[in-house]
Amino acid sequence: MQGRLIYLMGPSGSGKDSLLQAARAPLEAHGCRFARRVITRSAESVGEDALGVTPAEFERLEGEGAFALSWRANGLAYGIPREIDDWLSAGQDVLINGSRGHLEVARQRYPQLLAILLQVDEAVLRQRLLARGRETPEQIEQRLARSRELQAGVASSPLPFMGEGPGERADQADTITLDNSGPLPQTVSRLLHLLDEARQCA
Ligand SMILES: Nc1ncnc2c1ncn2[C@@H]1O[C@H](COP(=O)(O)OP(=O)(O)OP(=O)(O)O)[C@@H](O)[C@H]1O
Ligand SMILES: O=P(O)(O)OC[C@H]1O[C@H](OP(=O)(O)O)[C@H](O)[C@@H]1O
Repeated sequence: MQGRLIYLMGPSGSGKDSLLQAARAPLEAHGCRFARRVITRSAESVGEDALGVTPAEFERLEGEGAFALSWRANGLAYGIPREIDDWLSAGQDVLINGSRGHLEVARQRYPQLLAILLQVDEAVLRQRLLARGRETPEQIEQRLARSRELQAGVASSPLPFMGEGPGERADQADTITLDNSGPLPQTVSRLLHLLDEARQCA
């Protein structure tokens, strides 16, 4: 049986990378795989363990079909390596750090995709982004503006309601909202719980 793609998305600074890191060991213990992204960002920059490439290298890789999914946002290009298709074909579930702006394309390619939207209040987001210090204050404001625009799009999507559990809300078919305004360990246990309920990585 084909594995399922679990597509974690949310505003810059909402904690996608922190959550993926913290949940990695327990989920891998249940057979879940994690994709390492390719990003046109220098390898030294703070954050996830991504492969940093130049824009020219990215274009070449993309042209060669090296990516299962790729998108542009925040002045950068992002790629998810094609090897995730081998993992999915082998029946393994795969977690990726996705983009809200690319969700519909990803859904077309992976109709069974489970989307998880991580959310945090804007004031907390700004604080976390400033404290992380990876972007300039101007870039941070641009990221917050992008989040407001994309949030308006997600909120107006007329898809059916699924149900809710503590700290999570299903806004549309196969999109679950997970709040990360509180302590990270709480969000980790909610993620594990909801994946267990959805019978992913179980
Ligand atoms: N629950 C939390 N409580 C306090 N701080 C948190 C929490 N979750 C994440 N953070 C902090 O917030 C900052 C942003 O988190 P992180 O880099 O994981 O976000 P992200 O969604 O991956 O952002 P981006 O999309 O820009 O890479 C980090 O400095 C991280 O340590
Ligand atoms: O705004 P949207 O489309 O959701 O996401 C755009 C991209 O920005 C963030 O990356 P990072 O902050 O550069 O690590 C996300 O991880 C995503 O890949």
